[in-house]
Amino acid sequence: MAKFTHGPLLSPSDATSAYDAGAVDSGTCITLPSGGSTPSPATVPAVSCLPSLVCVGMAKAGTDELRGWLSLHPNLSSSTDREVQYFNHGIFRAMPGGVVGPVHHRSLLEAALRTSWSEYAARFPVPREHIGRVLTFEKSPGYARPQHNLSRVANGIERHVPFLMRRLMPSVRLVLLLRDPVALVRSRFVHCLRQAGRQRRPPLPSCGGAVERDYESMLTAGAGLLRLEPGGAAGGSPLRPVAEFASGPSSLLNRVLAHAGLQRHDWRASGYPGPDGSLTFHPRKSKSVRERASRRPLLPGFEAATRDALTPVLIRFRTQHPCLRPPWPLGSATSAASGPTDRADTSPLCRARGARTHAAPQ
Ligand SMILES: Nc1ncnc2c1ncn2[C@@H]1O[C@H](COP(=O)(O)OS(=O)(=O)O)[C@@H](OP(=O)(O)O)[C@H]1O
Repeated sequence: MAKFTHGPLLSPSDATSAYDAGAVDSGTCITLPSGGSTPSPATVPAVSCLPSLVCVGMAKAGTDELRGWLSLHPNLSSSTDREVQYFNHGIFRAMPGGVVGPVHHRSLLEAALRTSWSEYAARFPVPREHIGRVLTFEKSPGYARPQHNLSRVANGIERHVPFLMRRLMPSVRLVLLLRDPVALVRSRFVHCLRQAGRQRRPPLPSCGGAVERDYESMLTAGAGLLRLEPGGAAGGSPLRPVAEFASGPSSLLNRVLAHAGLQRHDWRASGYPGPDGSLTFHPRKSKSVRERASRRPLLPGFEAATRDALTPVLIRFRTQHPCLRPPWPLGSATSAASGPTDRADTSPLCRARGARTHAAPQ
């Protein structure tokens, strides 16, 4: 069932008591003063509603593309920011005096959540007449990424993201996009180099370091987050949806919709046809057409070496999630020996889960 935005509308003074009463969840709406912090009788309060769908990563797996596409859907309303980053950054700013160093006490974070959740909700404005007809969403790949920059962010805050999300929005539906690790590693490497060029930080050599650990930690954190979905802990929720944009946006997007409880959508009618007949959500912004056509292929030597380095990670992934169709090839040194891990598990349990995951929306 889709968790649409809904009333009754809370007023800002009700925010904390509603939180204490367990009356806050995905779709909960709150009125907030529009146009500044000093409400006047003439100010019509804007309504903001907590998200029902959150894409938690992986970074560089096409999360922006997903956001662009979903924004075209008539029943979906995106956050105002490209990435909200509340559970791993914003909430930290709400902590009294700030915290530097490891966050040992979850209670501090929960206290900040209790008093600042309406600031998070404020990132999802919804016109009053759309309440009940739309659900809000955001994407923040940082939710599934361990923080490396420890200077301004509470060290270890990412460990608490699943608890905080579940506490605020028990019904939230999560999406973890995955991408072939080799392509993803290159994308992150290029991104890191660009940042290094701009900020002289992180130091250039660190861009190439710890790629396997980096990839695996995003995977593990992402899988950990998905377990907090309703039924996730008991049912051992599989990762979903698992697909790459490169395989065509329509089926991926419809799986995301099904997961959010929405009906299948005719994306062709919403998107723009690209020059080669493929679809894009925006002729200039979408990467479905523009960048894919211009992206240079990976150098074979780089691809082989990176895939070999990441193969142990992939094997662990397949062992931990046997119901998933293994999406990527293993390194040449190990693929022959990998045997059954190369095939998706077709046991009744996995088939049942697959049916639930890929069921056509009503
Ligand atoms: N449709 C489609 N097909 C294939 N690849 C695609 C698609 N859309 C986005 N991308 C690629 O995804 C990379 C950007 O991912 P993100 O938007 O998640 O990046 S970010 O984490 O928000 O910075 C970035 O990868 P690189 O170009 O390799 O850097 C995009 O090109």
